[in-house]
Amino acid sequence: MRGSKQYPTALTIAGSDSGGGAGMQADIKTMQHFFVYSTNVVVGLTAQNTLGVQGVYPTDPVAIAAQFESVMADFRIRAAKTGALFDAVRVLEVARNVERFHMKQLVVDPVMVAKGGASLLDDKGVLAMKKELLPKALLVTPNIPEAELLAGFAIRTKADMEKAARQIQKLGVPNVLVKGGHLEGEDLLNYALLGEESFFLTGKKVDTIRKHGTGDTLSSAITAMLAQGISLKQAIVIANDYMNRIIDRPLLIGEGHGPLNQALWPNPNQRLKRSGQDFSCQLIIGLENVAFDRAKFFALVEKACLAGVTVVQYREKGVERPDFLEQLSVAKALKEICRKTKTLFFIDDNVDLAIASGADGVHVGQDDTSVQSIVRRAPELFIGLSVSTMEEFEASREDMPYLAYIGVGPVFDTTTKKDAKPAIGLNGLAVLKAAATVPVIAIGGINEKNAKAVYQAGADGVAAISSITKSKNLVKTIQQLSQSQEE
Ligand SMILES: Cc1ncc(COP(=O)(O)OP(=O)(O)O)c(N)n1
Ligand SMILES: Cc1ncsc1CCOP(=O)(O)O
Ligand SMILES: [Mg+2]
Repeated sequence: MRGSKQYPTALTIAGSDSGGGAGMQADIKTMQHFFVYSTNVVVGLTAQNTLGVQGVYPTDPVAIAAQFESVMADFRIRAAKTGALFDAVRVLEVARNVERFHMKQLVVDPVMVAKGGASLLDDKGVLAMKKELLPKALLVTPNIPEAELLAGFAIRTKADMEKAARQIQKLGVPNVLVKGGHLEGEDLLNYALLGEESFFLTGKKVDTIRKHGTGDTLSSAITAMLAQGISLKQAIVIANDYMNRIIDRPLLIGEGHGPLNQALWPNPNQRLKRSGQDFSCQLIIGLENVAFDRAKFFALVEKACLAGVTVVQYREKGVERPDFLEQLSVAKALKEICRKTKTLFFIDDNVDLAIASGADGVHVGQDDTSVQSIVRRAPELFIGLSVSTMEEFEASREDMPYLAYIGVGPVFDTTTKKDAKPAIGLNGLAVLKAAATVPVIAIGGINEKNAKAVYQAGADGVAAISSITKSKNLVKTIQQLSQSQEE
């Protein structure tokens, strides 16, 4: 019982696809993939395969209500989503239960037509959805034909998508994600209208019919992340990125509209790449460290990579730090530089950003996201953990097998980190090195002059902000910070 209350749990209210590619089956696979437990209210059965829908069998409303009752009596549902609801009777029954159980985080995927053309919501069902269900939802995720029906006009352009989203918002749903996959053109654009804020997201257009269950997968990924406590905006950005990664690598199953492979990313096998990685010379940097001068920022990072830093860690602190989307675009650009120069790329603190940007790893402090929850959510990420004292080391002992390294410090006084703990000195570093079973990366006030002593105290590597960002001779500084200089 306790476990069910703690593990993030969501509910999918949808139709079953006997072919396993779309509907509730896609929802369950996606949620599982995002480490969210999925409960289910089956609103109807479809006899279906990749070639089409051979039969539709809506569930008795009494059975729908009974399933809600059972689920809500036992589980703490943090977010829910709807899929195929078939007709007005089922839409109204679902809306009644959503109201009854005060479901606030509801994502409505207004499924109307299956990939092969079969109707999954009749006309009265559309009306009932507009009137009774959408006003109770947090987000609705129509594709173009669905958005046209909800908004009441044809959509041909980006401007039409924006207009349609605003029109749909007037139905009482505060957030709208219009999926642009059905529009003509080389690029696929999705449009998010979140309250007053809006933005386009780029999708990947693929020329294949093997993408059955795309809408279910996207809306389930968003729902799963809401259940994890992630904000709606971040959930949408990450889910969009997830779709772009899996959309062109479907499972080769069936003769027709084949299914996606929801389990494709993240790929746990990447963990195997861990052995032999070099975490030893780390540049930690954010825009604030270069007075928000972007040109300088990217030039410095590239030069540092070419000069021999082995890890770049993107770290934004302070009140002026950019919002998530801007950090994401900076992170993606940094990742490109790192790929080009064969440098590892880490993100400080923000696991969502690390996942969305495709970083190699994330560095967390003692009070940040726990190591275990990162392992559950993003098993492909390398993890670095800050350790300042033996007490912190003892408290983190069980996490050690999951870590790429520990960041130990501050070794010396530093003014760069406002909330830094007291300096532990070279002795403190040596004590922690003696206990450590993973590489020790020293941090805090490390520069060209003291690096040698830091290595002599046992450090396997160093991480630095100011001595690199303020260096007058970057190549020389990095040479002096690198252990190879000692050998
Ligand atoms: C390599 C490395 N070591 C330590 C830190 C500090 O991380 P944290 O304790 O989470 O403090 P903030 O960086 O969030 O201020 C680090 N980032 N990298
Ligand atoms: C992020 C961090 N964590 C411990 S000390 C520190 C700041 C390191 O900056 P600098 O290298 O300029 O002392
Ligand atoms: Mg931190």
